[in-house]
Amino acid sequence: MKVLVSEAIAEKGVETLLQAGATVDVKPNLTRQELLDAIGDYDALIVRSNTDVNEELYQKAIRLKVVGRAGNGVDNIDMEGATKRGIIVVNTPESNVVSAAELTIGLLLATCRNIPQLQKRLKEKVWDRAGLKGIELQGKTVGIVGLGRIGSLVATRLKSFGMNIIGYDPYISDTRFKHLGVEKKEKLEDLMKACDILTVHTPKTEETYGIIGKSQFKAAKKGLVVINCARAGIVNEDALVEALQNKTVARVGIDVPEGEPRAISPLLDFDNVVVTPHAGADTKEAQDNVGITIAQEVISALRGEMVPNAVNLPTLHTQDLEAVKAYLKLGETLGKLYYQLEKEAVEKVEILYRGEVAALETSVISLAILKGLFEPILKERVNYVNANVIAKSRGVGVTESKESAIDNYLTLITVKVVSKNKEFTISGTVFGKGELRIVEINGYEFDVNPSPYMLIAENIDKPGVIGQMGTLLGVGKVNIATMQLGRKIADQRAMMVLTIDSPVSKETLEFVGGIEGIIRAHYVKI
Ligand SMILES: NC(=O)c1ccc[n+]([C@@H]2O[C@H](COP(=O)([O-])OP(=O)(O)OC[C@H]3O[C@@H](n4cnc5c(N)ncnc54)[C@H](O)[C@@H]3O)[C@@H](O)[C@H]2O)c1
Ligand SMILES: O=C(O)CC[C@@H](O)C(=O)O
Repeated sequence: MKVLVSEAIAEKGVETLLQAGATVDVKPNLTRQELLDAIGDYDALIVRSNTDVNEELYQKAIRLKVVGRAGNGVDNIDMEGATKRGIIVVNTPESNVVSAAELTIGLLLATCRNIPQLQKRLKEKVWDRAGLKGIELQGKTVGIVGLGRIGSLVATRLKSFGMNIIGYDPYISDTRFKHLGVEKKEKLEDLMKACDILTVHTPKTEETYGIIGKSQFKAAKKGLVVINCARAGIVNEDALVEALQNKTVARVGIDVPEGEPRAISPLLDFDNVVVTPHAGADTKEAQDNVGITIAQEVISALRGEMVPNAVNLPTLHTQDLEAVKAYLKLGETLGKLYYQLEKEAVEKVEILYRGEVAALETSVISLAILKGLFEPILKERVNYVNANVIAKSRGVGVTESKESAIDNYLTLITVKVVSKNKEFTISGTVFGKGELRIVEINGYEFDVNPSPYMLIAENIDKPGVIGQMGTLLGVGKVNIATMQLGRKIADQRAMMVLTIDSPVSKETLEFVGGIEGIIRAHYVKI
């Protein structure tokens, strides 16, 4: 596991990577060209907000499996390019939110009380407060755009200042607004008209880029205070400069000027603008949190495990991940059997979740099934990230259904693989502390604990077949660990599933296949 850390992360994060056995190169001062020249050697890249992870980089990154964003915003990462290549993008969305919220409050106080300007005079040995009168927060109305993790932390903190809090976030429920004690504004314009202070906390998306621009400032009260501790461009910088010039905006606190990491913003020329160089997450606590979390996630992803904060995968919280872990293994096992038993191209995969599993986040289990399905036949890397993309590109339709009630089992997954001429079914369950069982293949019933090597054979249900199978495997020096027989008595057919201690040679498989009464025999690897 070779990991390149292209922007500084906490030492604790690097230690976590090393302890897990990774080779780590921390190279925060590479030029873009040096990064492009080096990236081909690495399995994982850890970045913060200043490395553009884009097509140009992916084309050189022939070994890259994971991009770790040590932080929250992933606007510097081309997600589509990563997903189609099966590169997992992980971030640490929770690890620095308190620090970002606290800097928001810091910038607000700094700009409302002119703290940096007053300090500057004093450090120049001038005792003079003239022209730098501040404003109080108490009684003022703050408008929060984006009431997610950081926006809501800001709201609860500003309440203690005695402020009136209003918010605009069309994607947050009324109940959540109520719970936070924030008055909901249905229209951004209404929020702009009502607030004395505006603070933005949305991600940077096509929809939010420039969401605060000329027309929003036109609607605003004169003397507005503007804080942006989210991303450059959410508040359009040209419009902000104009609003500062025409005095619509009286004070600005900004952590994310356009053009970072270069210190060339026109905002720097205004005395009533307080600026920090994207320092929202720069606290000891946040960086330790971020560093350790990203290191753990990158390692898990490199080991092929499901990761809670994978950005290009369904969202899974740590406790949900624990609940689905055994099912991921089961799903992958069920998926892996199809192409080892059948040769017909898949047209459709129908997945049925019944019983306890139906209540879980099954979309990730479906990904595990597809991963297992395609892995044995494809040279390209198949993982949770690109399994769906691969299914689509091969014209394989995937459906998922759920039933809460079930007979005989507490929990059951059935995968039906439909090809042009046949339907193949396989079912499995999980019991106890993650014990997996295959309980059905094509209507034959079993209770098989899957093992790395198996032999699966369909035969005429008549005396002597099993005996010969045992003898020939013995001759081939293959030790049988367990054997199960599923029968269709009316059809005089049976299916044997043997778990064995070692691989089966081609020759032995041929002998076994030649036993009178054996219809087909397959060596299967899990
Ligand atoms: N300055 C820093 O160092 C720093 C640190 C951490 C995060 N951030 C940035 O802070 C921002 C917020 O982070 P978060 O963790 O709270 O994100 P979040 O995803 O928890 O919350 C974002 C909120 O914005 C809302 N939203 C999305 N589109 C919207 C729109 N068009 N109008 C109104 N609301 C909209 C979403 O519904 C969501 O509630 C992000 O841009 C993130 O990158 C900055
Ligand atoms: O310090 C950083 O890496 C950026 C922090 C922040 O903007 C984030 O998105 O997490």
